[in-house]
Amino acid sequence: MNFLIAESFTASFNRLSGLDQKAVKASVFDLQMDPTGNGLQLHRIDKSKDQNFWSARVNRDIRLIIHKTSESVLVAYVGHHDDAYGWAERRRIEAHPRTGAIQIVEVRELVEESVPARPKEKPAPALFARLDDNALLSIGVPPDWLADVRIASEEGFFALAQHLPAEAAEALLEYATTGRLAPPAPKPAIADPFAHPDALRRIRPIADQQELEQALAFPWEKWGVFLHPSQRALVERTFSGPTRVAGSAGTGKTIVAIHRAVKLARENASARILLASFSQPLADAMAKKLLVLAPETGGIVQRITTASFHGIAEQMYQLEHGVRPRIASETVLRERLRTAAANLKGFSERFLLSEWTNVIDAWGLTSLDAYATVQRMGRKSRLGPNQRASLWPAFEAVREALAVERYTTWANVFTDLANALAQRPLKPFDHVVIDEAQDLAPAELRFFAALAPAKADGLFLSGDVGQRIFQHPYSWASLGVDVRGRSHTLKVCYRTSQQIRRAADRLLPAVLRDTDGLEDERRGIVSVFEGPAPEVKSLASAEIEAEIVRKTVKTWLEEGIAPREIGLFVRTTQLVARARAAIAGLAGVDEMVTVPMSSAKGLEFRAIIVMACDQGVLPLDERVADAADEAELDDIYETERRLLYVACTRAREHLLLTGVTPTSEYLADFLQ
Ligand SMILES: Nc1ncnc2c1ncn2[C@@H]1O[C@H](COP(=O)(O)OP(=O)(O)OP(=O)(O)O)[C@@H](O)[C@H]1O
Repeated sequence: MNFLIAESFTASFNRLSGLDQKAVKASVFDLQMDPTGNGLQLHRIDKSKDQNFWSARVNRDIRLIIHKTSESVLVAYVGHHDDAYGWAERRRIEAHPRTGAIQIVEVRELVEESVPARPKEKPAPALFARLDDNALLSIGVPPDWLADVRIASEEGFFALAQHLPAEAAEALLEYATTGRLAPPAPKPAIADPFAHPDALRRIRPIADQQELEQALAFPWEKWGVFLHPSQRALVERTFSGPTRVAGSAGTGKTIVAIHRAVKLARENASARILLASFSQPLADAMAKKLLVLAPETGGIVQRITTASFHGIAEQMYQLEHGVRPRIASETVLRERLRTAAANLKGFSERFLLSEWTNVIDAWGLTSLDAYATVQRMGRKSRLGPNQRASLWPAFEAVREALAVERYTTWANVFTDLANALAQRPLKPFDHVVIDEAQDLAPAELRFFAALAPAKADGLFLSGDVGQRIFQHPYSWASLGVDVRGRSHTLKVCYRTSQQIRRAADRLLPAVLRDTDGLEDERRGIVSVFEGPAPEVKSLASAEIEAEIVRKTVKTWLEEGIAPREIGLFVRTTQLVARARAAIAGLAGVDEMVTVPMSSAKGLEFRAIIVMACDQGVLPLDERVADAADEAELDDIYETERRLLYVACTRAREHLLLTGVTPTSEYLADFLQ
């Protein structure tokens, strides 16, 4: 007998009080032990057209709705008595006649009140008028909803979409935005309607008590149980070589990386896995999420090391050398460069630092020969052989000065470790999974490539080129990490409302191409929910801006948004004070997060204000002035734009951008 739980159950379970939840858990465990439901006072829901719906008594008030056939027991819903009965009376569970996937379908004739009435005259324009029944059925629209879909206009679509199975709603939304109808999900080899990928995203088989405990322990973390078929495919597949997962903000790249680490650990009881991300806070956040999938006691978590890029390198360096690396700060570098280049004419200090950081140090160049032939990736200002020859002694002198003082750089640390690892047949990890891979420096990529065994599923990288903030572009393939043919893009956005995501997407080109020629198509992304349109306010003074920010936050608080669900982002650390001042004294102000945009990665809020989007702040004047050449200037403009994209896409429901006139040029693109 299959035991399954549905997403509709998890969602309804989340709405109950803690006490009721406890009682429900006990009943669900009883049901799993004895699927006949003895002792749970089962009653058939007679008013439902689907005769397999039964209610089970949890306590005086709460009823569990289960769907029982001779092969399976599905826990479908839980709620207060009338609500639970009403839910079951309005639904049926069946395999879709075309796709074969099991669907929980709302009975069309019983949801008249919430769907816009079918108008007598056809409204214009109908979004899906060109799709015939055949096309609509192929994406999983239930037959009794075909007529509603056919006449849906843009206005009525979201109200309708709530009633449709998610796979159908997403495919329709993608069609509405791109004009393309997604091909249906491939049917599984076994003809089990529950095993269909579209069914698995909302209904999961639960193998044992431990799995049930996990599913009920973190019911609000839906991703722990219900993955999109495209996410699941990336979690479960075996890849013959290095693999990349791309996707715009909020499409679940981190979720896929975490699931994958757990899957690899489960598959092989002795495997050691590294799960690394850009910074320590991001690594910590992944460690917490790991626990949703794998209880610590299960022995899996101990075999998954979560770390930041620098953190894992520092540990390995200590193992190799017995000491921590002494990293030269930017101030030290500037000073050493100034001394070394004292007699060099015609090159600005800014240029020298940039050339050192992005070319000499980043690529670990140790000879003039290497410098003479290196491709200065992302730097268009040409440097002829004579110029390079005249620059080299200064860079060499910096290297020597640093060595004398026992200083090193992160790039050096990663390169040393990569070289040491390359010699070793046995690697410390069996699988390396990297998140935020778009911000890997060349030496870091080289290090992780050397750390991963050169075998199937050795190296898995997830990231979004559109969020590259800290790195110059370069070719991964030139460092031996060739993901061509093994690069996959996620297209369903789970974090950000359709309205906010659409506006944020306007900040970036529709197609991003990386240095290896891999294209990241950013059209056709679909958000799974909608919300209010984001707002942009260009204001006459900082005082007026502060007032608007304060009013907006107050309204959000009054709407019931918790203070910790509100974030304020600004471009620089100095501007944090401007944001804090605007909200000073509001209830719960200490729980609101006010940080520079560069710390936005990995955060997520219901409501966000991106404040002080002034001209001169975005892009930041100091950075623009710091550009060493025209190519670097282009890169600065782009990375500043991406910073704003990252900040905006941390918002789930509400987003407000404010600035003092004249405001940032990016705001015009956002509004377009
Ligand atoms: N299958 C899913 N079901 C429900 N929620 C999901 C699912 N996948 C992802 N999410 C949620 O969507 C949000 C974004 O996920 P995640 O952080 O993995 O995206 P990302 O692509 O890494 O985003 P970014 O590039 O912005 O860092 C998270 O709140 C996550 O819990």
